[in-house]
Amino acid sequence: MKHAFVPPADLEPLQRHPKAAAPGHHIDLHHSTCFGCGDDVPLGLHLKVIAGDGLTVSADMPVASWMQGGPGVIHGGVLSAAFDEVMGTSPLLIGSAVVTAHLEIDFAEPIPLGSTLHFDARILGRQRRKVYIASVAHIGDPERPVASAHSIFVTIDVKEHFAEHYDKRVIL
Ligand SMILES: CCCCCCCCCCCCCCCC(=O)SCCNC(=O)CCNC(=O)[C@H](O)C(C)(C)COP(=O)(O)OP(=O)(O)OC[C@H]1O[C@@H](n2cnc3c(N)ncnc32)[C@H](O)[C@@H]1OP(=O)(O)O
Repeated sequence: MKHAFVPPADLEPLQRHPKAAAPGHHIDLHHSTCFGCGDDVPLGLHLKVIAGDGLTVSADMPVASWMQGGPGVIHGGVLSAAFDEVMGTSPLLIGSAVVTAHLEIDFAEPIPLGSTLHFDARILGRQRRKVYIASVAHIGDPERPVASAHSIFVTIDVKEHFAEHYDKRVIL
């Protein structure tokens, strides 16, 4: 993949949290009306992120017709949202809640409607509150990624971070 993102060389390695979801298990939803993972939203990605070994996660996403951008292919923004969700969920493996600070995507091939995207993501390490994460997606051949992503997520205190907006949350 062609990309310019270079993580810092001095990233602090991270350990899996003792209470993290076991490999092969679904990482719990962060809330049921989230566009990325919520079960209760009629139109959402409904992603189920699965814990892998070490600091890895994975997810599958059928590319539905409502995700169309160019004719017959996925919209780049929908793909970006899926990467955001998969990568943003992974720090729960280290017991941290995060928000996206920086997200960059390389789109390598058009992704047809009707295909199933498989995402793999890996936490690379931490620098202070910044958690660096990389992800790739393929549609059948792991040796042939159709897109990849790099991101910086920043750890937050959930209550403090959402305090100002919590009253405006949507409950279905
Ligand atoms: C209700 C229940 C909820 C439960 C929750 C649990 C979550 C579990 C699952 C989540 C799954 C979600 C998956 C989707 C995730 C989203 O989509 S989150 C939504 C989109 N993102 C946002 O809304 C974030 C908006 N931005 C912000 O709120 C603030 O800018 C931030 C990111 C919190 C940082 O602000 P801050 O706390 O004041 O910290 P600050 O000192 O500015 O930055 C900290 C470090 O990050 C760096 N940094 C900040 N911004 C950037 C940037 N853009 N680029 C590079 N570095 C940056 C700073 O340089 C600094 O680095 P160092 O100085 O340590 O080197």
